[in-house]
Amino acid sequence: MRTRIKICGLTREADIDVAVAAGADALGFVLWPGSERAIDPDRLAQLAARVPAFVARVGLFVDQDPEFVRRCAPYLDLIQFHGDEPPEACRQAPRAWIKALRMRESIDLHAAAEAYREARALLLDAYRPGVPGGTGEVFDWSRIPASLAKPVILAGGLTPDNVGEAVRRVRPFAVDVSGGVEATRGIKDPAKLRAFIEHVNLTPES
Ligand SMILES: O=C(O)c1ccccc1N[C@@H]1O[C@H](COP(=O)(O)O)[C@@H](O)[C@H]1O
Repeated sequence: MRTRIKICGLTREADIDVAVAAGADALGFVLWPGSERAIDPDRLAQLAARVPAFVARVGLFVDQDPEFVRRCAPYLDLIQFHGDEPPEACRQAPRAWIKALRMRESIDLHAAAEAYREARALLLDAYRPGVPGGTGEVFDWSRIPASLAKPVILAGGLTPDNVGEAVRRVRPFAVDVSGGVEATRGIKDPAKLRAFIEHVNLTPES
C-alpha cells in the first residue's frame, strides 16, 4: 500500500500550492498558540479555502478548550490531538481525529491503541520533556511494534534524507513532517518538500 504523506505547519498559500502539486495527501495547520507555526482561526479559514478536494485539512491542537476546537472545525477534515488529551476528551471532537503519542520510555503502545480505539490512526512522535511536539528529533523506530491495532503515522525529525529508510523499516500507514521540509520556522522550502515526497513515493514497499 502506498505510504500517505502529511505536511504539517503550513502558514502560507504558496506552500500549500507546492505541497498539493507535489502530491501531499494531508496538510496540517497548527492551532496551538504556543508554536512558532501557529495560525489563528481567521487565517485557518483563508488557508483551508486554498486546499482542493481530496486533500485532507488537519488541525493540530494541544490540550485546548473544546469550544476553540469547535470554532475551527468547519475548516477541517480531521483533528490531530497532540497533547495529553484523554480518550474521553478526544471522543467529544467535532470531527474524526487522530491521537499523537510522544514516545516516552514508559509508553505502552498496545494499551494506547486500545484506550484510543476510536482514533483514525496513532501518530508517533519523539518525546522531549516540556515540549508537546515539532521538536525535529527522531526516536528509535525499533520501539514500534510490528503489528499495532491502529494505523501508524510516523513523525519526529523526518527529512528528505531519512524518510526513505523510515518507510522501509517501519512501513507506516503515513509519514508526517514539519521541520524537515522548512527553510525557516513556518516557511516551507519547496525543494525539500518535493524531495521528501519523492523519496517516500520512490521507496519500495511504500
Ligand atoms: O509543529 C509544531 O510547532 C508543533 C507544535 C506542537 C505539537 C506538535 C507540533 N508539530 C508536530 O510534531 C511532529 C513532528 O514534527 P517535526 O517533523 O519533528 O518538526 C509532527 O507531527 C508535527 O505535526
